[in-house]
Amino acid sequence: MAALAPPVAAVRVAVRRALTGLPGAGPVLVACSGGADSLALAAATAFVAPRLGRRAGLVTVDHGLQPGSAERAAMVAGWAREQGLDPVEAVPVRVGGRPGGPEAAAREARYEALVEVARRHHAGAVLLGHTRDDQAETVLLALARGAGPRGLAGMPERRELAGVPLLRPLLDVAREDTRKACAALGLTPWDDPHNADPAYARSRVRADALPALVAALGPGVVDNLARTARQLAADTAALDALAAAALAGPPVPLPQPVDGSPRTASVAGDRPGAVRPVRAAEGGLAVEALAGLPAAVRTRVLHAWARELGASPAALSHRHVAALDALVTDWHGQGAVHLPGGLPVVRRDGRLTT
Ligand SMILES: Nc1ncnc2c1ncn2[C@@H]1O[C@H](COP(=O)(O)OP(=O)(O)OP(=O)(O)O)[C@@H](O)[C@H]1O
Repeated sequence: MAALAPPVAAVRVAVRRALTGLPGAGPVLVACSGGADSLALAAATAFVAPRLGRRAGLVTVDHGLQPGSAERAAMVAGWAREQGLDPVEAVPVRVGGRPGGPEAAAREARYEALVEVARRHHAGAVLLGHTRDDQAETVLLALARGAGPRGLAGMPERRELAGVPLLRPLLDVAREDTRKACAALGLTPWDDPHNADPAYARSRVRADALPALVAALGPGVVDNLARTARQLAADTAALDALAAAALAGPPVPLPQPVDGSPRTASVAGDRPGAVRPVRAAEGGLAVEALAGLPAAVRTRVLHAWARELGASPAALSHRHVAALDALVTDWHGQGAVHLPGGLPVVRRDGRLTT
């Protein structure tokens, strides 16, 4: 028997890791464009899932943006059925008439379709083919636009969209290995011309910026960027959990001056590692409790609270959060902070409130 090519093994190991212990009994669905990454992912899933007692299927979305896209989607679906994947769906979507650029519109339409198919089949997860190189590109783009730790944490290995778990099993696998895996398996991937189109910042990072960094700093750069993302994802999750705990705590009474010194607004902040609750009994957030939090936790509390008030996450920028923070830490009687959507937040009687 011929030895298993190492890239094929690497992709299978990554898929096995992602599927082991996955809750639920429904099938896993590979989101497959026909490109090398998601084709290698689909082949590996077709092999691994049944051995773990899981059904595996495939969804390919036809954005209808290029001539021949329907035929390509049909080919991907036909190949998937030959691999024993089931269910298999080729889903045409309408990209036009959505807000934002064509790339964002296509992505939105694609995720809508993936979620719809996954829900209809009670799927345990949708698997996406992003690789370590995609992650490194994401981190570099985030760094360049000053995105902060959340952006530098890159794409998560797992997230939920409308109740559907989205998994990225290949974030530790090099793109080169997905190509090699396809070659070793005799698969011919489709090359999306958009990926090489210099009109897109990601394409320029892929073609120019990342290779220049590798040339200047060595081949470890891609792996290092992806590792930085993992570390920041862990830190960010811990800080988010502290912020959530502060918001989940019992409402606190506002402080009354005792002997001229304000007493603490906290009722549960004295255990090591515990965060002080920040909700004011009168509504809104208690300024003094907020001021007692480390800045990294406080800004997350303010971000989460602003979202709770209805600010859209896409429109909520670090400037809004900094302005809310200034109501706490740099108070000089300034006026309302207007959140996206126009909602004003003011500081009044020791509280941030609407
Ligand atoms: N036409 C498609 N049909 C099904 N799945 C797709 C399609 N295009 C992309 N995908 C899935 O999305 C993954 C990432 O693809 P790509 O990098 O082109 O998308 P992206 O727009 O960067 O995605 P994201 O919004 O998740 O960053 C692919 O590996 C595949 O799993």
